[in-house]
Amino acid sequence: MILEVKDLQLDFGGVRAVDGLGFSVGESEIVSVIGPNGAGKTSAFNCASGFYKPTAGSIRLAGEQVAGLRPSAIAARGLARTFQNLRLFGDLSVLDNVRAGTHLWLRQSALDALLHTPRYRRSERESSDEAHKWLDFVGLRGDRAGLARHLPYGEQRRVEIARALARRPKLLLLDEPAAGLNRGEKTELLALIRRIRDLGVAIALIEHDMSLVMEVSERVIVLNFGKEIADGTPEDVRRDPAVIEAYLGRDAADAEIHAARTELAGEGAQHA
Ligand SMILES: Nc1ncnc2c1ncn2[C@@H]1O[C@H](COP(=O)(O)OP(=O)(O)OP(=O)(O)O)[C@@H](O)[C@H]1O
Repeated sequence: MILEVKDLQLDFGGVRAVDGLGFSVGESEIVSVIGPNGAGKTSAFNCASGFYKPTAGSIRLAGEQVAGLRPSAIAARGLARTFQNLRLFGDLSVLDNVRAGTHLWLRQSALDALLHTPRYRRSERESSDEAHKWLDFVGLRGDRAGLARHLPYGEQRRVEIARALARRPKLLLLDEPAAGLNRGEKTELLALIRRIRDLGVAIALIEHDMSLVMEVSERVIVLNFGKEIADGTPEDVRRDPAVIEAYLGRDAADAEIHAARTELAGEGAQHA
């Protein structure tokens, strides 16, 4: 397992956002984390990536305990993420935004930078080459010298993914990557997620677009009130009464279960 979360708890004053949560993500696996609004999905991601310090629990990244470490320390151990609301440096160029991701592993000393030594110039070139490589990978064809904030929204999202990949992660967390994308862009995103996985990077995504979730995920984890209520293949989860109830409420869940039973009874009668 690349990520193993156990007994995770996060309290905000009186609100228990995450309540004894456990889940795992395997190497090169595509896992979606879904659940109604306020279920604790982003809170769990924020704990895993170090943006929130959990109240209790264990988070192991590639076997190493990372709960409570700073975001940069967790990033250095192989976790990269994107955000629900884009967090690009709007006043930097597209290229420099992605180059920022390479600084996690680029070896540069302050003295080299100050004196512009050949070693510094070499590493700057390496950083640019790597950034171009990831911008190619995410399919960003336009001007890379222009400001990031001048790009259309869908392309800014791709730059954010390119920056995360430039960190050379083992696990990539995507928080609502399809939000605000049009149909064509969603199809491209789906293919991009698969290509990232094919590089050997595990992916966990929070997503509200159910058709994307059902198509791209190998496994779906469902949260409600800070707890895991289901974990299985998209097909299993779609039929799970607890999941239907969490999304639609008890009456609708009863109606669905009743409909399913009637359908099954009908099939039984036909076969009799
Ligand atoms: N900074 C915060 N301060 C106080 N309460 C918070 C904070 N962040 C989240 N919460 C609360 O924690 C709970 C879980 O929120 P969280 O944003 O993790 O849910 P979510 O599943 O990601 O929801 P959504 O799908 O709407 O993004 C909610 O009750 C929310 O109001």
